[in-house]
Amino acid sequence: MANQKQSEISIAIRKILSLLWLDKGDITAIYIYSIFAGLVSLSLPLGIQTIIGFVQAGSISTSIVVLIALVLLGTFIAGFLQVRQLQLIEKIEQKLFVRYSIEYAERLPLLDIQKLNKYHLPELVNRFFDAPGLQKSLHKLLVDIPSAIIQILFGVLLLSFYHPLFIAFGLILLAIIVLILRFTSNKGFSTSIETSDYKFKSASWLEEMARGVKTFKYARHTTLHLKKMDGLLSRYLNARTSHFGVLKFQYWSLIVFKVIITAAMLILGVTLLVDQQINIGQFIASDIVILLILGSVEKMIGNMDQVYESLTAVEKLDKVAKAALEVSGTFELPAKEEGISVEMTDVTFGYEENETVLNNLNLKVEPGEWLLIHGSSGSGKTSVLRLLTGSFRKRSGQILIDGLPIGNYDNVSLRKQMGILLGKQNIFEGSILENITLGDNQLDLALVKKVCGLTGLSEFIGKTEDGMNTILEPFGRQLSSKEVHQILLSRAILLQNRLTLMEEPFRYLSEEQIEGIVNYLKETKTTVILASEYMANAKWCDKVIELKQNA
Ligand SMILES: Nc1ncnc2c1ncn2[C@@H]1O[C@H](COP(=O)(O)OP(=O)(O)OP(=O)(O)O)[C@@H](O)[C@H]1O
Repeated sequence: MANQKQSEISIAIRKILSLLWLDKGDITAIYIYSIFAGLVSLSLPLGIQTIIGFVQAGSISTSIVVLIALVLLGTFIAGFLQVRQLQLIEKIEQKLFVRYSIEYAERLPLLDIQKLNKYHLPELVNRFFDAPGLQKSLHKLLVDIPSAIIQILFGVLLLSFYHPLFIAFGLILLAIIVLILRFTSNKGFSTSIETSDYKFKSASWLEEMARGVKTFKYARHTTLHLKKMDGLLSRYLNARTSHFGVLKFQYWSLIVFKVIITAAMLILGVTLLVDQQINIGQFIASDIVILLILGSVEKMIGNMDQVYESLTAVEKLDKVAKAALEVSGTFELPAKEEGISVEMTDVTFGYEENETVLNNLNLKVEPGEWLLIHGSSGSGKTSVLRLLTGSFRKRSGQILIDGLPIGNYDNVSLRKQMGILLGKQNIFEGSILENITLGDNQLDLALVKKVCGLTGLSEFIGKTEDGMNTILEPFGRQLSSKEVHQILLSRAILLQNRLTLMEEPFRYLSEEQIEGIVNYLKETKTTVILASEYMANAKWCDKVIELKQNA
């Protein structure tokens, strides 16, 4: 278990390092600035030591003025270097946000939905909100902690010049820091992950409530929403308290450590001073350096929560950024003005390991033919259509498209030749035109209008003020079910497709409208696979297959 936790944290560290590696140029510059800032900040104790030396020797002269000016210049340069660091960090933060945004946008449509079937994608995407958190802790991660480490190293190095005994101080200091981190980091990381898990679960429940707000509004006397929230909150608070326990232990170790080191240094410094092994100037300077070192150690330990947060954030962001993409073949399905043939042989498929939705299914459709898949709700009609989109690959049996296994085709080229209308597709926030054409500006507007006429959507468009440019709300909230269906149907039949997969396409339409659409599709010569509960649709089709529930 300890080893497993160890590997989890080392994997997370590797992930964050490879993320930072992308900005190695900027990060190197930050560290060069850190080294210079660390060196320059030492000008303060060294300058003071020399000034005291001058004062003690009674030689107040212009050289003191020069020295003071040098100390001030050192302080200014250290500040200047810090501003440069800030600029670079800002640049990296911006790039980080852009990188995750693009990665999420690019990957979402390519995700393997069969592997992610158990997840609710909109909820999974909440992990994106860890990107701003990661941005915020970048400063600590890239500047505060490394400069603290550099200051500790330089400080110990400088002290060793005063007396070799200070070298022992340096080594003890490093050993204690390493021990504190070694004994606490695994627990710190696992409790941080657990806290974050419950954070997302709580957010997810709130979203679920918001989605179904009417259910909770109309259900009188229910306290289920609060009970669920309460359960999640108590688990969140337990995880968070246990995480804080780790941080508290680190802070306590720091306090004890500070007391011991301060005592040891004062005793050592005073003894060396009394034995005249160091002078008063060196004594004061060494104390300033020790204070600087202690300050840096404090900064380092105090920022550990940010380290855990960043490691956790990268881990969570990767739930989408590194989620499995669907596998694709390489063969391009050629674009032709004719339908494609589809053949399924002994196809057995289920969403879960031990579940069978389709059992030894066989079907064959020739180019341009129309097939009706008829069956009651739950018999697996949608599942057949889903398999033909190439999205669900884990199944047994063979699916041939134009004589070649479906897995051999490049997914994009395959879907380019398909018109797809599945029941669970949605309207997205955007104009009616965007929802139909999916942003394809090359499309002939006259064709879009013709298709809207066929599906009956033009009637609705005619009533709107902005016509095709009317902005639709998420899920098409302001639309009736019929209007949503008409938009999705227009989207599915708009282009010249070689295969058209449609689930209950003629719902809400008049006989005349159905006839118009059937004739339009027949002209395009597309092969059509139509899934429906209604046998009446058989009259448009050449073949019918019957699906039985759990056949
Ligand atoms: N994403 C999924 N994950 C797990 N099980 C699923 C999923 N989608 C469908 N199922 C299950 O597969 C079976 C077949 O569902 P499918 O949607 O293919 O049937 P259908 O005939 O199209 O039903 P309907 O006409 O109501 O849409 C059902 O028992 C359903 O519970």
